This record gives sequence, C-alpha cells and structure tokens, in this order.
Amino acid sequence: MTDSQMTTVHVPLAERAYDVLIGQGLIERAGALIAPVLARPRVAILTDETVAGLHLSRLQEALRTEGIDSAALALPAGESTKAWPFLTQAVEWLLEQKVERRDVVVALGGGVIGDLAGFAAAVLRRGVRFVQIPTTLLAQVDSSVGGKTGINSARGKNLIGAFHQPSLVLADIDVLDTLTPRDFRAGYGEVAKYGLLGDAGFFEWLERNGPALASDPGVRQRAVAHSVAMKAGIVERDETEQGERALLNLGHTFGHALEAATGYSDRLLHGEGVAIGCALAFDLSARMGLCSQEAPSRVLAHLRQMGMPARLSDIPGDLPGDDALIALMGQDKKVVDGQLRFVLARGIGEAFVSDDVETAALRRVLAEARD
Ligand SMILES: O=C(O)C(=O)C[C@@H](O)[C@H](O)[C@H](O)COP(=O)(O)O
Repeated sequence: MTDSQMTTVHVPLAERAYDVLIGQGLIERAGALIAPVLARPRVAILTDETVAGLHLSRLQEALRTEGIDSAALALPAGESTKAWPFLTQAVEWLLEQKVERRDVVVALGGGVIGDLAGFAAAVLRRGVRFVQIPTTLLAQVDSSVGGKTGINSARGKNLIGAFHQPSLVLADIDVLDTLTPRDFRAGYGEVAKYGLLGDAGFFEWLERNGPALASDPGVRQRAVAHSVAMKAGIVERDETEQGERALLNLGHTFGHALEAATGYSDRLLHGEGVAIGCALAFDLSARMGLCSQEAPSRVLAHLRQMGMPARLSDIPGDLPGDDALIALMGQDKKVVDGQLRFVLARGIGEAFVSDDVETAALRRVLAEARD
C-alpha cells in the first residue's frame, strides 16, 4: 500500500506528541517506520505466545532488513497476564536485555500486551520509550493510543498503572484477518463506543457499514482511522482524564465490574464487557428520563446485528448479585468522594458524566438485563 493510502493521525501532546499510522502491510515496513524513533538500532519486543506465532518473525525480519537487532519475550496470551507476576517477568527480562534509558520497547499484541508493556516501559529505569504495534481491533482503535498503561488487581481492572504515551503506533489493519471472529467482534464494542459517546453520524455509518468491517479493508481502515482521530482529539484536550476524557469510559463502569466478577476469564472479553456496558448505560439513561427509549433500542439492535453480547444474560455461567456488582463498581477510577460516576447519554452521540445516578434505577436496569 502506498503512503497516500496510509492514514496518519497525529496526537499533538507537545514533547510527548506522536503519530498513529494506520494502513495495510505496516509490519513488513516496520523497520523503516520505527528507525526514526530509535537512538540505536536495537529494540526489545514484548508479545504474547499467540501473536508471536503469527507475526513475530515477520516483524523481526522487517527490523533486520533495516539493520535493527531485536530480542523478544512472549508471555501467555489472555487478560490474566495483565498482573504483577508477568509485569515482574517482563521488567526483569528487559533489565537482563540491558535495555537502556534511550532504548525503545516494542509492544506487539493486543490490549493486554500493550498495557503491560507500556507500564513496564513507564517504570523501567524510571521511564523508557515504547512503540505500540497493536494486533487486535480493540488495541488499534483504543488501548494503543492515549498512554493509559497498567495491570489489573483482583479488586478491579487497570487499578495499577501510569500515564505513559507511546512514541509511535503502527496499526497494520491486515493483521486483523488473523483474529478469531469472537476477538474481532469484541474490539467492535470500542468502535461503536465512539459513535455512541460523541458522533451520531459515525454511529449511523456503523449501522450501515459495521457488518463489512470484517471483510472490507477500506471500511476497516476508515473505521479505525475515525476512531483513533476521535480518541486523539479527546486525549489532546484532556491527557490525564481531568474531565472530558472520562467520556471514553462509556460502558466501562459496568464492563469493568463484569470483568472482575468473571475473574478476567474467557467468559467475558474486555470489549464484550464494554458492549454490554454501553447497552446498560443507555438503558440507565432512558430509565432516568435522560434520553428517549429509541436510543437504547438502537444500541441493542446494532450490537445484536453485529453478533455482540448486550445483556447480562449473554454472559455464560452465574454472575454475582446486584449488591456485589455495585460494590465492584465502587473501585471504578471515576469515583469521587466514594460516589459512583457513570457516563450517561442524552441521545446517541451525546454522552456526559454524571454522579447523580439513582440506585433504584441502576438496580432495575441490572435486573432487566439478567432476563
Ligand atoms: O483511554 C481512555 O481514557 C479510556 O477510558 C479508554 C478505555 O476504553 C480503556 O479501556 C481504558 O484503559 C480504561 O481506562 P480505565 O482508567 O477506566 O481503566
């Protein structure tokens, strides 16, 4: 693919500014694309065992072609890797590789690897640079951009971490062909989120084009680029989530509680939790009289059209009761003075943050979503 077909989204954060490059065949060109951010021709790659089998040798070959040496560590795939023992393993390995302050760590993988590698880079020698090569739809449209890095605690999702911006993001949309249909769909939860939180026109476009995302590279590139551009704009205005950035958390108060309740297991992928969370956030908004019933109906219909879970009853196995779920929500990072804050909506594309949520309405929404 020529450069004219590659989309560049710039994240303008002064001395922490960087580009997100979105296009086809970027892994094959990774050596040339990464070289400008390197102080010396050597990188340490953190990846997972599944991604290593699919893409690591191509990446290392592309680096070698440009004279860049690389060493790689592959961790187990899955959300349970986003935990202290694997962070320790990654950091100790990076030290063993003698990664220096001016060196670059490369995160090759989905959100788990990107978040963990970014956090490892943030704490290694008090901070080294890193490059994200996201290999899932979710990581391309969301977690690789914006600098939220970290790991999970049994008490909640992403509770240990740091803001640490990458120096470059390479989103090669071809690699999404290797995802399982379930993993691809899970990432779609975050794509739909952008339309729901702030762009009704994009949501309408997704209602028409969403099903083609899995097969049409043009549609895919447009959806990824639009999502990244929206995120870059929000991150530019509110890098450390003092206000507007909390909108990117639409669906996450519910979603993170459900992920903790299911033990960060295969029962519920992060993007699936976000999809259910978005549906519930719109249900709650309608129940509180903030938006018409048409909005949650459209959200539910679209998630169903895309084959996504949207209710608590779509999660296999038993879930804890409402009190336990609400207690898990109490660890949410948006909580202020012990008060839960939710991202609600006045309509599609009109999200806002509220600390004024009636517990009765919340319980009603959770109860209805169990049926
Ligand atoms: O980048 C952000 O800001 C987001 O909230 C995007 C979320 O989709 C992402 O899952 C993020 O990691 C959640 O952050 P958290 O602070 O709520 O854990």
